[in-house]
Amino acid sequence: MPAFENTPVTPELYAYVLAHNPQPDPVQQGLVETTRALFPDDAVMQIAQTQGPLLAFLVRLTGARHIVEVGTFTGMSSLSMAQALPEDGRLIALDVSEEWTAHAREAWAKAGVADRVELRIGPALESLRAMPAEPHIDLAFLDANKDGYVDYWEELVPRLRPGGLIVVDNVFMFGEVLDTSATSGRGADIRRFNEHAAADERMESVMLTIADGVTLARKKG
Ligand SMILES: C[S@@+](CC[C@H](N)C(=O)[O-])C[C@H]1O[C@@H](n2cnc3c(N)ncnc32)[C@H](O)[C@@H]1O
Repeated sequence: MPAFENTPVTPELYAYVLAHNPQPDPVQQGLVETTRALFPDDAVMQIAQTQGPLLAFLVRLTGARHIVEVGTFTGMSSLSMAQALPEDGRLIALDVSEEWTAHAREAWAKAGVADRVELRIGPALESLRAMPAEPHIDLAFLDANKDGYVDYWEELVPRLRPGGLIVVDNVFMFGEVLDTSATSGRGADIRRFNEHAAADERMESVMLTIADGVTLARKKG
């Protein structure tokens, strides 16, 4: 086993990280609070506080203008990315839930970015398959049902521009990826996805130890 090279992130160190990152604006802070208050059992699905600034940073770094999000929930990741888009940029947000995404719509409107976001309600695989087949996506964020990740990846990669980026959330699945005895369930789903992504010759992928694990994958060419 290789030496463990990561500095363990204690709660104190995590607070230090948050204090040295861009701070949530009032709309983002309101969305964190609303999500925790209204959906206490599901709020864990919201991206971690370190991830909004990271997504915004990646949108600006790549100069992305056309973003696809798979898994919107109450809207924190889409809000963070839409706010980083140029005015003529577009984000297509995919989700099955009208109830959860109603809060996303409200947040986009409050932040003045509603005109940059198009929400498509329905199974994400169908929505992805209905998109133009040619490469046109600059950045995709994958954060929906884990048993769909491989299929979403397979729909996204051909539609990604050369140099385009896929950001994948929950690639640790809370550590469940290490349970090699599990052949079904979300840990096994993500383990299969991680193997699929790492072996994909069309993409260059790096797995980061942020939040519940994030993979950044760039399309070669
Ligand atoms: C982890 S949450 C997304 C969190 C969100 N990115 C955020 O920042 O708050 C996963 C979302 O995937 C959605 N979802 C689950 N199955 C889906 C499917 N088959 N197609 C589209 N969305 C789906 C759920 O409704 C849920 O809102």
